Amino acid sequence: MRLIIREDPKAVAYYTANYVRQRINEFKPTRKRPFVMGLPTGSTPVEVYWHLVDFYKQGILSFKNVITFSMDEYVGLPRSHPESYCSFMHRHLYDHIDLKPENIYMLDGNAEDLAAECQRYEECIKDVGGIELFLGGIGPDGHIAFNEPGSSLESVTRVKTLAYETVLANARFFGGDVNKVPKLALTVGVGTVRAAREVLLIITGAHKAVALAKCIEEGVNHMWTVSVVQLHPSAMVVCDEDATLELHVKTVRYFKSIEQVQEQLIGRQNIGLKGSISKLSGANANHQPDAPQPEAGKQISDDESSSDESSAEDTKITSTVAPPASSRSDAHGVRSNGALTSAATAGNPF
Ligand SMILES: N[C@@H]1[C@@H](O)[C@H](O)[C@@H](COP(=O)(O)O)O[C@@H]1O
Repeated sequence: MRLIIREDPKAVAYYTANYVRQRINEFKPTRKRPFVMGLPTGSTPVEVYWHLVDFYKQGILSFKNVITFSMDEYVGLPRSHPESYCSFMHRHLYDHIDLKPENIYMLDGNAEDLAAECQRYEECIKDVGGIELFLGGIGPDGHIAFNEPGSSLESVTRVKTLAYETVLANARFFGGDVNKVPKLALTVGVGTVRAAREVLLIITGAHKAVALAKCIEEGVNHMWTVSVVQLHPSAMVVCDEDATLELHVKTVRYFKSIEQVQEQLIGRQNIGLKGSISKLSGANANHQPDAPQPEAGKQISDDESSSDESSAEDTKITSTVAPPASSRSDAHGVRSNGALTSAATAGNPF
């Protein structure tokens, strides 16, 4: 498992968004070989989504051949309700990018037969070849998606009763009224997340420090379902300093040292590329060191007339001037002033 520690939630969001961008672009998705993602809700990923939207608007990321699966959905909440996870995903991401409607998969919390709906979802995931990258957040009780403490680590998509702690935590989205929070949800299982080829979790805030410590330093345990990432061959947690408060100092130092060693290695490899990299970053007003360097400045233009089989050929390097991100805030209280603050160093993964 990799643990990437950044100063604050903004830097975590920026790192994560750049990582996602890099993964999608390196995958070179096509219609027949799409990039399949699992995506979370919650306040933590909101700023990641804003960055992804900005990347799309800058022309350096396309979702044309991306398929998405939402992690979960409340039962009984109308899809049009502002706090349904369907509304959330449209508001923060789907309505602003070139993702095709037929490539958006969501659980229907109003389905007549909820068990059949969950089974359908698992089959849809299999039909598209499984999930390439599962992006996730966690609750303060260490739940991943809505896999509350005690969930089977082999579980697949199903109906779950929300833990009282989760109802309390999510009441902030329902005017602080716990009675308005649905008590049931449909959620992908712990096993569904494990089956993804890569898992990336974002964990921020002191209120999640105990969960992060359980996840990193203690054993795999169904009471902290996030700990299952220990069993995953390709898992990464991106957290902020506050979330590390319950970790041992030596744990934090060790994971930071991994990044430092890697930066030194990359630094050496990049010596020959330095001229072209600085040229690219100079042309991109929003360029930040956390961005995957070789891609900076590329603008992807979508050429529908060319073969869908080779998005590498579809990709044209054109203008490189990036418009500044606009200033935004939302109901979840997350604010972006457009200056894409990032961590001080590049974080190309091992
Ligand atoms: N079902 C979602 C989870 O998928 C999410 O990880 C969690 C964290 O929310 P936040 O990021 O707001 O802390 O919220 C809900 O419980």
